[in-house]
Amino acid sequence: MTQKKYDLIVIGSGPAGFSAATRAIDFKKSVCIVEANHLGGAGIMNGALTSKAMWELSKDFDIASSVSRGYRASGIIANYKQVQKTIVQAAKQKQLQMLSQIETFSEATDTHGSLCLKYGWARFIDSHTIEIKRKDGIEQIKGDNIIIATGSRPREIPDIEIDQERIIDSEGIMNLKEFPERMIIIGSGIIGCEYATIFSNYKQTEVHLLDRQHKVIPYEDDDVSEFVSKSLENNGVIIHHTANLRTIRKRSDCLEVVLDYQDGHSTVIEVDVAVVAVGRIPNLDNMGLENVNIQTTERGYLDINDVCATDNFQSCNIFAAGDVSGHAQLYSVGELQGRFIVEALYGNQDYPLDYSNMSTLMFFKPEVAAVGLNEKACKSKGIPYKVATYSNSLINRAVAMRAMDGFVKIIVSDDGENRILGMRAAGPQASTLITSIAYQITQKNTLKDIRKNVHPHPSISEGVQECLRVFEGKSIYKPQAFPDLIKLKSWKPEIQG
Ligand SMILES: Cc1cc2nc3c(=O)[nH]c(=O)nc-3n(C[C@H](O)[C@H](O)[C@H](O)COP(=O)(O)OP(=O)(O)OC[C@H]3O[C@@H](n4cnc5c(N)ncnc54)[C@H](O)[C@@H]3O)c2cc1C
Ligand SMILES: NC(=O)c1ccc[n+]([C@@H]2O[C@H](COP(=O)([O-])OP(=O)(O)OC[C@H]3O[C@@H](n4cnc5c(N)ncnc54)[C@H](O)[C@@H]3O)[C@@H](O)[C@H]2O)c1
Repeated sequence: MTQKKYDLIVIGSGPAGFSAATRAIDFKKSVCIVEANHLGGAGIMNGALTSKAMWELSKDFDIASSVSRGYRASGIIANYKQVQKTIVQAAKQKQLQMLSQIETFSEATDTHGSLCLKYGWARFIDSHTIEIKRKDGIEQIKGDNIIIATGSRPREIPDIEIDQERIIDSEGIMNLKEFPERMIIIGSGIIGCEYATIFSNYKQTEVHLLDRQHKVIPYEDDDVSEFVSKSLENNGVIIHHTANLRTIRKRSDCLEVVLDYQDGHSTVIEVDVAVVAVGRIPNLDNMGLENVNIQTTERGYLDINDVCATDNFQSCNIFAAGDVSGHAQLYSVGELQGRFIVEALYGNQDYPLDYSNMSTLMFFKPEVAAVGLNEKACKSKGIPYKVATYSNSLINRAVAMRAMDGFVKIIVSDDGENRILGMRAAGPQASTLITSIAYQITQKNTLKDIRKNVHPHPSISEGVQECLRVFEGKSIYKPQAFPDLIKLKSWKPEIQG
């Protein structure tokens, strides 16, 4: 069997794999991407792009059907098939852009390297050989370096069979034939809360959300969780706090869901569709990792070091990026790692990988964004901090938009330096706002460094400016006058003694 040889083989065409592959052509390398399923991975299909397309469409529908904005649209209906068609168009458009780039670089030239895409299941034969299995046969290719960017898939709940028709996970959303009349979402993390927002925005579905911990998005601070819970409930979502799923019984005309609550009582509800969203697990099965002696961590992720290598950088040729790496499962983290590996291999990588400024955007109603440390993280690390919260109700642009639900919450160190440690923002444009503070975190800036920044008026970003001014007692509106809308507090670890 002849084996074509590449400088770099990338397994998986999601954000991690594709970004690594495209960065490698900048270094004139020959790259082969192997993809088992959808081009673009969960970054495009059944994931980030499709869910965001659906969120945007549902938001438009929600606004169009609202009655508080000086107009009233009549006869407005949403058709699931049409919504799906638009989402598929969005995904296809991105895939065609990816393919166009791959085709453009199919031949190497003097100025750049080459890209080749092979469909099939990749498996290690040895540390330089990959077997690609397809329905029509098997091929082997060789690579000097190999990046594992195989992503993740939905975690299952024991004894609950996902049929992708009535009991689905995020991969089954596109299989639905119509808006279900009743739906339960199991798991109140980001995916659960995003789909609860989307389906409640369309107002065609009675949405139940199972929250086993009394806290949606449980890794965030209590005030953020409570804000999201309240927003979901205001949008019509029925949240079952402290409920555990006992079983789902399939009846001919419905699903019977049995919920056990922490206080000992149980409830049975009827729904048409159940969506399981209880986290994601890495895609590492049947990849021949045993043939290259690669270890996984206790949680099942690849054991990589601070340059994403599976062993000592000098002697290692196998790297990992994206959801398989055990870091935050975010599009931008995959891209950061994929590009970093390639720059470390072929360029002059002179800065370490830094995850501290990675923002998470949560597509709820309103949107929520997070970057850096929150109060919980500061407390667990024993970092003294001050935290200021400033409500969007006081921001003219939000008032003008008639969209005052939301806030800016900033954390700075309480060590005399006032270093910017993190921000949480909720409200319109929160996803755009967050990058300004992410930048301050990257620069390790303090309140003093950013005091001179002036934010334009009228902008939602004035909330950031005012929130920062609260720390120094300089905000235009004062906490004394608006104690519910402007807050400042501090925390220090207790001194043991
Ligand atoms: C519903 C949903 C919404 C999301 N929304 C957001 C969001 O708004 N923002 C955000 O930052 N993140 C979001 N994410 C997370 C984001 O999609 C992932 O973090 C990101 O896609 C991970 O990229 P990756 O390249 O590591 O893996 P993936 O995107 O999962 O791609 C991995 C690819 O590898 C392929 N593969 C697996 N095994 C093999 C093999 N053996 N051989 C060949 N190919 C293989 C897979 O088919 C897949 O195409 C969302 C995820 C989901 C599920
Ligand atoms: N906008 C975004 O950035 C975005 C959007 C979607 C997904 N993602 C990524 O995808 C990943 C996966 O999302 P996710 O929401 O599936 O996971 P998650 O880890 O965010 O949330 C999982 C939730 O399920 C709950 N849970 C776990 N087991 C359960 C059980 N047996 N019964 C009931 N509840 C249970 C957990 O308590 C948690 O609340 C996230 O980590 C996130 O990084 C990001």
